[in-house]
Amino acid sequence: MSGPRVLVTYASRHGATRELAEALARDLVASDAGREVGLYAAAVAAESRPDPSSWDAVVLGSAVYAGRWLPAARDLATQRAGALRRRPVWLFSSGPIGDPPYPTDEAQDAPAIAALVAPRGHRVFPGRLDKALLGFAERAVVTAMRAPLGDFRDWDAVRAWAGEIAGAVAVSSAAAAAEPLVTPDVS
Ligand SMILES: Cc1cc2nc3c(=O)[nH]c(=O)nc-3n(C[C@H](O)[C@H](O)[C@H](O)COP(=O)(O)O)c2cc1C
Repeated sequence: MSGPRVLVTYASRHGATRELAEALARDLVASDAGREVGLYAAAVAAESRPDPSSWDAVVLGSAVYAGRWLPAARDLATQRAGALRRRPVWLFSSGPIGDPPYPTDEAQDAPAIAALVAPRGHRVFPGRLDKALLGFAERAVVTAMRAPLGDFRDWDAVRAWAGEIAGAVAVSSAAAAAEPLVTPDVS
């Protein structure tokens, strides 16, 4: 029998969040719980509008710009809220930069997205700010704000979180032997 399937879907402007999502997918599969249950995971851009209904669990994340999630991740949460609510969902934001990470506020739209999809958790991961990747306007903002440049992503924290999620998905999938993991879609 095949193991649970976990979709890691993300919105990224300059690649840092895409790489976090790819690491999450790899770490979910490689985790102890993931290997035990034969978990399958894939990182898919939210822009390509993946269908959450084809997956047992979903991790949805976005880079944060000017205090908000990117439209592709917001739209996926809004348009597929019903399907997301019926399966285990986790959210992550990739934003704060510097050491200690700044800003400390979570994305303005995170509470509304959480209210829509009822996630089991929301993690904020430090991101990356590489001036060479930014457009002209972004570079001006970053310079004006004297934002710290660099790659602040914490791969150990990503791996640890993937292990937690894989453990929870494994528990849900064991329970699904008696009861479906996903609440049936109603037409
Ligand atoms: C113009 C600009 C505005 C930003 N605004 C925020 C913000 O409001 N809050 C935040 O946490 N991070 C902010 N960031 C940091 C990015 O979210 C961070 O660098 C992220 O890792 C980028 O992800 P991406 O490469 O996937 O687009 C901003 C970055 C830029 C360049």
